[in-house]
Parts: sequence; C-alpha cells; structure tokens
Amino acid sequence: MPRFCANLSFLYTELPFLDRFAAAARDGFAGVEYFFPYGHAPQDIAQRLADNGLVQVLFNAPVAGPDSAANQAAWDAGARGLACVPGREAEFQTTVRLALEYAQALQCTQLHVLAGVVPSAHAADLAAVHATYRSNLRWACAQAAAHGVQLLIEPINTRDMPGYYLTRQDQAHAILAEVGAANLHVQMDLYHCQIMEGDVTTKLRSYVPTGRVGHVQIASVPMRQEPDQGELNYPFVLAELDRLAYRGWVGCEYRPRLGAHNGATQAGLAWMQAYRKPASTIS
Ligand SMILES: O=C(O)C(=O)[C@H](O)CO
Ligand SMILES: [Mg+2]
Repeated sequence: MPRFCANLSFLYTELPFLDRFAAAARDGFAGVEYFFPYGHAPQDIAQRLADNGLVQVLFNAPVAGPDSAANQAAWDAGARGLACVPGREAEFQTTVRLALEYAQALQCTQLHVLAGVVPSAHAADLAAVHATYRSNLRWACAQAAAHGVQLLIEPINTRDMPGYYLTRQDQAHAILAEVGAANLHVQMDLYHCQIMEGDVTTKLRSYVPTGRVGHVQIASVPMRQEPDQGELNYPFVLAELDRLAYRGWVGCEYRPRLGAHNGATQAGLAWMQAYRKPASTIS
C-alpha cells in the first residue's frame, strides 16, 4: 500500500502556506513535503506538524544563500541549485547548513539537494561541473550524516528545467556510487523519469531493489496533474512499487487540474481511494 505525502508547493496553494498542513491532514495525508520552509520560523512549522499529526517527509535545501527572500527571488529567476556549480562552494555550504538546522527542528530525515543548471561558462567543461557536484555532495553527506539526515538527488526533465545537470536515473545512481556515502539516495520522480527516459517499470525494477531509491514522486504525464490520466498507468506502477516492497513515501507533486481555488485539491483526490485497495486487486 503506497504511503502518500502531500507536496504543499503544488497542493492546497489557494491557502497560506501554514494553513496547508491542516488541509492535507484533513484529506488523509500522513506526511508532507514542499520546496522551501525558509520563509517561516522552524518552530511555527513544527507546531503545524504536531497540531496535525504529520510527518515532515522532505524539503529542498535553498538554491541560493541563507536569506529566504533572496532564495525565493533566485528560484523565481530560474536558479535551480548550486551543487554542481564551480566557484560557489562556500555558498552551497551555507545553504546546506541552514537546511540541516530546519531538518533538525522539523524532525525531518530527508533533504533534497538540487544539482543546479550547468553555468554557460562551464558548458564546455563538464568534467569540472561533475567534479564539483561530487565533492559538494561528499561534503554535504558528511554534514547530513552527523544530523541523521539522508540526502536526496533527483533527476529532473530538461523541458521544465532547461540545462539542469542531473537528468537520468542511471546518472544519479552512478553519482551515488562515486560519492560513496551511505546516506545519499535518489528521489525518483516518475513524471520526470517518463519524460526523459520512459520504461518506468523497468527502471523501478532495476533501482528499487538496490535500496537506493529514497523517495518517489508522482504526477500525470504530460500535464503534471492528478495521477489518474495521461500516458502513465499509475494503478499498475503503484502496484509494482508494492510488489518491489518499496517502503518509502510517494510524494503527490502535481497541480490539481481544477486549479488553485478553494476545494480544488480535495475535489481532485478521488484517485487516491483506488490505491487504498489491496495491490492484488489492481491490474
Ligand atoms: O521539481 C521537482 O520535481 C522537485 O521535486 C523538486 O523539489 C524541484 O525543486
Ligand atoms: Mg519532483
């Protein structure tokens, strides 16, 4: 039976951020994830988690510096992380330190570290980009291990994030092997995987049994809406995750097709009932 968590950067966006926790709990989610908590004091978020009996499943390290407004402005301007960017290692380290402080306060054991877009100055020198990514991840994994946190890296499709460095599952698992840290795992977003590679079931069969898929996310393809339409057959895919004994969370990272008005997320959640049936009844 999949354990679904609500991505609060995509769901319930008609509500102020701190009110999305209660909405997710009301609709039956046991956990939440989102992009960035940094606009709020960690204790305010911890309170919402506690009030609603929710697990903080994961969030992202900032994509720029330690300042929340600057981070949001950088994200809005297209910044997608620093881990692979040569010359910005010190800034990368400040983002990881801040994220780990939040992880501790939120009792969150997983942190997604975005790879970043390959800077145009380094487009012809991917070896330097790769070496920076590897050494930044090694450093970050050591810091995270001291906090009992698992780091995640996520292959992302280049239609949504042009120039993003990490785009394929095999690339991500090769990085894991190179970095050699036990607390580095892959965030396998099936929406991105289908767009970049397809053959999703075979990829699940290859990688879930390795124990290195730390988190899965879902959305329909190509619309990135509820997982009950589009080219991926989620009843089959989610039953396959059960067959493979995947024990992590499944993040619902989609935009409700009814938009962002009051009730749109809840109205779109009928799909979740189907997955509460025993896997053997889904074909
Ligand atoms: O965009 C995605 O798919 C994600 O999961 C990330 O958190 C991007 O920030
Ligand atoms: Mg994702």
